[in-house]
Formats: sequence, C-alpha cells, structure tokens
Amino acid sequence: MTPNDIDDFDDALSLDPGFADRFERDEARPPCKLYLISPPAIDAGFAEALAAAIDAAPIVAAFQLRLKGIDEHRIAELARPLQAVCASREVAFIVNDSIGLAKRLDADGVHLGQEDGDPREARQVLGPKAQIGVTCHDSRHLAMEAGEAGADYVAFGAFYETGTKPTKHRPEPSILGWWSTLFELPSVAIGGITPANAAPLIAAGADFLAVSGAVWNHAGGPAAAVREFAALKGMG
Ligand SMILES: Cc1ncc(COP(=O)(O)OP(=O)(O)O)c(N)n1
Ligand SMILES: Cc1nc(C(=O)O)sc1CCOP(=O)(O)O
Ligand SMILES: [Mg+2]
Repeated sequence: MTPNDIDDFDDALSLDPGFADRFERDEARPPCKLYLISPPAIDAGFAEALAAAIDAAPIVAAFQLRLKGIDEHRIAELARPLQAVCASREVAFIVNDSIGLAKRLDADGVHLGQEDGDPREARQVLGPKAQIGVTCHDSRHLAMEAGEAGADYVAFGAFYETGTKPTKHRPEPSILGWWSTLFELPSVAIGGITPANAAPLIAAGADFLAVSGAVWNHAGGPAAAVREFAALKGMG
C-alpha cells in the first residue's frame, strides 16, 4: 500500500485495526515529532515536569502554553521559566490564542484557532521567523486557506475523545495522508492522542502529534509517557 491509496486508509483501518502498524509512512517525510500542549492549569512547579518530559526522549519539537481563562499578566509570569526550559533544549515555545502575548513574550510562535485572529496579522506582528499554527478541525478547505495565509503548520482534530476540552469535529486519519501527499507544509494531529491510539495518525502522515492529557496525566509520569510515544514506529 502506498500513500496514493490513502483514501482507502480509513476503510482498511476500520476492518483491521492492526493495519496502521503495517502501513509504511512515506519515507521521504521526516519522522513524526511530539508537540506538547500544557495542562489547562499549571503552577510554578510545572517547569520541572516539562523539563523531565522533554529530556525523556529526543522527540519533543514544540511546547504550547495553553492556559484558558487566566489573566495575561499571570500567564506571562508563568511563561518565563517554561520559556527558559524550552530555549535551553531547542524546543519551540508557542503561545496559544494571543498574538499580543506571543509578541510580549518574544515566543517562537503562536497557535491560532479559527476565532483567534488572522495568520497574516500574526506574521506582520511576529515577523518572518515566527511559527504560526492554525486550527483546521476536519476541514481540507480551512487547511488550504491557512496555508495560503502563510501558516507554518495546519492542525487537524480532534481525532479521538478528549477530556481536555469539548470538541465538535472528528476527522479521519486519512486527512493527514491527503494533506501530506499534496503539500509540504507540516500537519499536526490533536485530540485525545495516546501512545495506544497514535499509530494510525503517524502512519497516515502526521508530522506532529499534539498531546496534553496523555503526557501530563500518565500514571508513570510525563517522562514515561514521552518514552512510550518515542517507541512508536515512525516517531523519531
Ligand atoms: C496544535 C493545536 N491545535 C489545535 C488547537 C486548538 O485551538 P483552538 O481551536 O483555538 O482551541 P483552544 O486551544 O484555544 O481551546 C491548539 N490549541 N493547538
Ligand atoms: C487543545 C485541543 N484542541 C483540539 C482540537 O480538536 O482542535 S483537541 C485539544 C485537546 C488536546 O488535549 P489532549 O491531548 O488532552 O486531548
Ligand atoms: Mg484558541
């Protein structure tokens, strides 16, 4: 089976859940990396957990500070030590939702939902080196729009049930294969991803797995979770 057969991917997967383990990810594409999303609430001690997660295996490419309903001044205070942890490990530090906060913190980038602002404005404010990500739910159209608007990655989700936030959209893994066969721009898969259910997303062509709960709530701690992700075929 080749990526050209990607439209059959979801059918094959539903008939045979072991199919993803045998499917060959497009070898021309770099291995899939982990994109850590912060827990919804953190305290000052979180820097240690973040460092442990990143140090567990060389697969963490990015960290997103996602703190909902918290005053931006407090987020800025919490961000500083986390930014230092990321910078010393060459992990991109991405701010969720706010172009202004990303600018204020001199973050490596910003993640924008469909209601969070325009990627073109983010580019103007943050400059050419900023990593700008856009939520595209289950929509090929939104992803192409984001690409045209200058996004650095497109995020599809939620692939699975998640307790981290209410979600309305449920893409099939094949959207990742469709995207990767047509476009160079990286894709991010998000939503309820765990080491146990990630295989189809990696096989289909996700460039990054964005994960929160499965890392921070892992019974063995965040480092154990990252090691489990690192052991999956196609991660690296
Ligand atoms: C990598 C990544 N993908 C999607 C989202 C979701 O963004 P959004 O739709 O704006 O929802 P909130 O996260 O703001 O609740 C994300 N944050 N990161
Ligand atoms: C922040 C977020 N956005 C989603 C989307 O579908 O756009 S799903 C999601 C939650 C990600 O956390 P977890 O790994 O715990 O499910
Ligand atoms: Mg948002």
